[in-house]
Amino acid sequence: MSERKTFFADIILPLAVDLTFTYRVPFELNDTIKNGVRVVVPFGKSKLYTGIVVRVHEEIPKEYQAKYIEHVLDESPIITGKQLKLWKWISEYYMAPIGDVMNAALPGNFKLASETKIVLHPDFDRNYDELNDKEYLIVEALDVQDTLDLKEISQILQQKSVHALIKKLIDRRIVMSVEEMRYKYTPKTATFVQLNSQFSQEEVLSELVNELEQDGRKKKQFEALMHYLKAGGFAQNTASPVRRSELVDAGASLSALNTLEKNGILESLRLEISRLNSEDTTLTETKELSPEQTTALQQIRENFQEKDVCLLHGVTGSGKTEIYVELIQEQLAQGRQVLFLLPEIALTTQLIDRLSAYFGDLIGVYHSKFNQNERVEIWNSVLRDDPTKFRIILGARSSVFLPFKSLGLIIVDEEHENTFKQYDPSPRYHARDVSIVLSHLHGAKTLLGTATPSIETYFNAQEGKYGFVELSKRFGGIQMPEIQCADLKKERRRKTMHSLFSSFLLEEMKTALDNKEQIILFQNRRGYTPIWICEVCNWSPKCKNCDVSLTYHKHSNMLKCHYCSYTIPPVGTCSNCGSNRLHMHGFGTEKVEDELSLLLPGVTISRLDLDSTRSKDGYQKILEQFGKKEVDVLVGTQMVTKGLDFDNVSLVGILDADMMLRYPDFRSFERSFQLMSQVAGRAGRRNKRGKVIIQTGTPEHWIIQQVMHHDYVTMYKQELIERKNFGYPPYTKLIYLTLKHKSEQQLEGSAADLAQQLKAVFGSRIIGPEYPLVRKIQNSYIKIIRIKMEREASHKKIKGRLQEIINQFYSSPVNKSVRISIDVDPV
Ligand SMILES: Nc1ncnc2c1ncn2[C@@H]1O[C@H](COP(=O)(O)OP(=O)(O)OP(=O)(O)O)[C@@H](O)[C@H]1O
Ligand SMILES: [Zn+2]
Repeated sequence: MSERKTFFADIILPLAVDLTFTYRVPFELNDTIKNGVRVVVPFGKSKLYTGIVVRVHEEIPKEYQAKYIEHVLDESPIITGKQLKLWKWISEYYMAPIGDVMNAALPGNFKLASETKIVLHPDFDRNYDELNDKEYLIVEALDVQDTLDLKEISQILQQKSVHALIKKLIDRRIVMSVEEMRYKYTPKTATFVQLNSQFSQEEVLSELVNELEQDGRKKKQFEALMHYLKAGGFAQNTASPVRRSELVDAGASLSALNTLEKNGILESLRLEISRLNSEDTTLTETKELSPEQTTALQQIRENFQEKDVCLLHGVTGSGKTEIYVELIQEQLAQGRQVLFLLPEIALTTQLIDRLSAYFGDLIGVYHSKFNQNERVEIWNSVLRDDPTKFRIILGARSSVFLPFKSLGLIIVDEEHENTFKQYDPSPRYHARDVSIVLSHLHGAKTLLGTATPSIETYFNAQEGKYGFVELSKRFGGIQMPEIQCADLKKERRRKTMHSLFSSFLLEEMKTALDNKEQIILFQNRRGYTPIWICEVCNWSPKCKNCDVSLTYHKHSNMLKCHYCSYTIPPVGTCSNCGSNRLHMHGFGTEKVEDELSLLLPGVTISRLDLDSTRSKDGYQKILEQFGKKEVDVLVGTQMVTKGLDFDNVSLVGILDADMMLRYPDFRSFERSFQLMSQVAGRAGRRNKRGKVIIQTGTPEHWIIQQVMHHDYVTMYKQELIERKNFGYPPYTKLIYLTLKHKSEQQLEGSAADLAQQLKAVFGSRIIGPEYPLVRKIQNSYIKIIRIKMEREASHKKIKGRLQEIINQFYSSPVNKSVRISIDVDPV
């Protein structure tokens, strides 16, 4: 036997510290310990954590006595060396503790901690025979107590570490973590029909069949029933449920099916179907590209010969998706994996359906609201580089953390969307930018696609850092929508406004409705009216925890805070001057919906915003109904601007352009242009040119003019001048430090202190501290210090110094209770 060596392992723990921790490897684990496996380790007096091994070595830690690793959870690594490199890059670039990065990267089920709460899995069928004694004890306890945390379980079993045991139960779907339950997976269901049990006896059934067959008027019903009996396997003496749509596809008449149901011969029921079941998605052929699309595809390929990143700037409705499809196919043919990043999974079901129709089971949809087991399943397939499944991952930002093995291409669709940036918690990463690094690690390519590029991306393309390809025409020769302004100042003067609607917009809406065409209305604000203001002194009711005015929600007849949900009934008199002349100021989507139903009675209206979609499957149902033309007008917040592709929308109304333009941020013009152009792009996508009406008091505003003329380039050039003059990205890089504290006084002192230390080193690169627009949230005061770094400066060095100064700041006891969050490249 060889000499017994003593090994140590450096481990990342799920803690907000930028350190790895060294533990001693017990001899019996010498052969199983490897980089990238999960281990369970003790921490502090009584805690146990799951961590990831990142280095195995023989160096005895000098400062402390290393504790022993308790367990190794995996036989082979669950994360790869490339992932670890990416984690380190994210940690350094975004100044985030490596433990935070690990937390963001791993699916919940991978991270059992002492506080993790466990419940019985709903799938567990209480087959106690499959349990050993310890497992039985846990299950029994959960039957009585509903939830247990790992500490309680270890008391029940009188055993210190229970991680390995729980992991096995999770894998076998006997228990699950509460975190998983919170995002309970809602299975996809479909309508099935089955034979009423009355007819299950052969004699009864054949009598029925004869009767239908002989009555000439019931021919359709007879056929429909035969279709069912065939598909339901009646010849084999079963009559199992059959999907209704399957029968219709096979030729059964829909109305005959309805009649059979009405007469109690068939009954309908909803059953669960698999989301990724190839049986229910018949794959469709890809479309033949137009000459413009073919050219663009060719140019992208050429760009990729020399460059790793390429921007595809294609106007709305130009058919970018079909180009993506071609590129994906090329990668699949070469046996490589593809990552397709989307800004928001919930709002992009249309795109997911389109891609699923082409690629079926090869697609895996990955996002944080999914069931944890499903996430783990995708994770493991990607890690195995499974050639039959999940070759293409469609995902929101967190899918950049998957353990790709042979990544060939990343497509970032709608690259300008700021939902790609994670704001809270740390790491505050931008998935588009992380993608570029991830591709680089794999020798892969990144395609950024959008109709309205972010200024930074367009700048990089202009500078030649990225390749650049344009699609300037819509697919199928459809013209870009015609955009006009409704001049609110004029209409108000002439008294032709109908509450929130100009006569111009209202007339156009009536015409569209007469033509049986659909309408999308965009108002970038939810709720009924943002504020309730005193006409005399401008006072408005404020949240008691946050420094914001309360928003009126008509549905509940309450004033509510959007930051902390503090709620009070509406007030009748001003508490400042006592007047009772309180009125509503500004308006949200709920109010638009209400006013419209008064102005156009009989029109069906649906609302798409955070409030209306909170319910399960809310957004999906709303979009489905709109797609089926069951709804005439869709009113929404920026949710309606994102990639919707409906063929019958002829009119888009933008209700309040000025509000967006007035927002005090250096990006507000860029963003207004993007939002307006994107929502305008939903009009007239297939058959006929669409129309867009922008309601504004300043039709001459250059941003509005540029939107009207579909003139991205002029907007870009003008913005660039502003950015240069005022030192904003892309000419500088920004870091925002947000300081929070319950005491205003303490915060002011500490912030001033930090700013002073920063200024001593960085001089005029430091701006602030300043209060943000909302200076108090949930009883904490907030101050921001901004750091501007010139493009040419060494950002790495600056970040290093900055971290030192922050550490020094914290070494002073008075500052200990101040929280600082660091946001690199804020959006
Ligand atoms: N080659 C093609 N053959 C047939 N139809 C096509 C083709 N290319 C695109 N289309 C159709 O044109 C419409 C617009 O295409 P698509 O949705 O891909 O545009 P897009 O560039 O992604 O637009 P947006 O940026 O507005 O989302 C879609 O309905 C699509 O099915
Ligand atoms: Zn509040």
